[in-house]
Amino acid sequence: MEQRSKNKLIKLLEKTLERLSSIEMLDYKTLIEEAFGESSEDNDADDLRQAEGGEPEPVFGEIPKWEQISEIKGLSLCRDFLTPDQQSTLISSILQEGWFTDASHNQAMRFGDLPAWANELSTCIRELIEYSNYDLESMELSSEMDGQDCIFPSKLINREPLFNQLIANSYQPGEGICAHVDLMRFEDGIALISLESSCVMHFSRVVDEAATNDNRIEPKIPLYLTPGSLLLISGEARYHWQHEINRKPGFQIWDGQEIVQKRRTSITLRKLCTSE
Ligand SMILES: O=C(O)CCC(=O)C(=O)O
Ligand SMILES: [Fe+2]
Repeated sequence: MEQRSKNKLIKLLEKTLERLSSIEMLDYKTLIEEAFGESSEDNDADDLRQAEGGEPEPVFGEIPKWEQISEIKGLSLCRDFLTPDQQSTLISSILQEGWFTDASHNQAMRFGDLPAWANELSTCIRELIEYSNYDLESMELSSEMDGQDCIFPSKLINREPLFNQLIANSYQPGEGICAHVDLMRFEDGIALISLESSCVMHFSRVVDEAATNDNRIEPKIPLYLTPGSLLLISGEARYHWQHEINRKPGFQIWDGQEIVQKRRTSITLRKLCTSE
């Protein structure tokens, strides 16, 4: 690595550690492991690599990979947000709430004070966003990453709390959610965590029928949501696109194959608008 980049990286790490230690957190990876359990990956691998004189791993563990959807601005997907062990821990925490013990209940909402596991999840999301949005060149939170939009509007990251409303959905095979734009009483910047079954979420642009004579139906954009993934929805994707999950036969096709459906659990985190 070039010396200039090394210095910048060291500065970034110092700054980040300073900020994190002030809130008693070590790093995104440690934090997420504390909240949702140890990753089952081989943790000795880093020590071994260093002992062999190789480059140490970055302090945050694996650099999270984000996918952005070229047709829709404001959608960012991190597939490896939670490891399988962390997903199981999160599922247990959700089940312990007792929301879904009665088969007729498939949705729970909480406003204001969220359960501790949801606050931990929020903190992990904030840390991951801050880390991912950080621009190594300017040493500041950026609004663009490699020519792409940043994964979450920088101005929202520092709001307190980041999220104060939660929905937990438990969908049986065949059950999904109709096309909708999340209510305007919620601010911009929504996080969605998928657990258990994979599914295809479809996005369709909101058309103002009064303002257009164009009756062409635009194709829906499919997005494959895998267990443990984190989807961030903001800006255009939040306000100008509807999202839906149709789990009726024939709608859950990915790579030419119908997805085998199991129960799917999801967590939606949002912030209520403050009335002035
Ligand atoms: O279950 C999901 O992944 C989506 C949930 C959703 O769209 C919502 O809670 O508004
Ligand atoms: Fe939604």
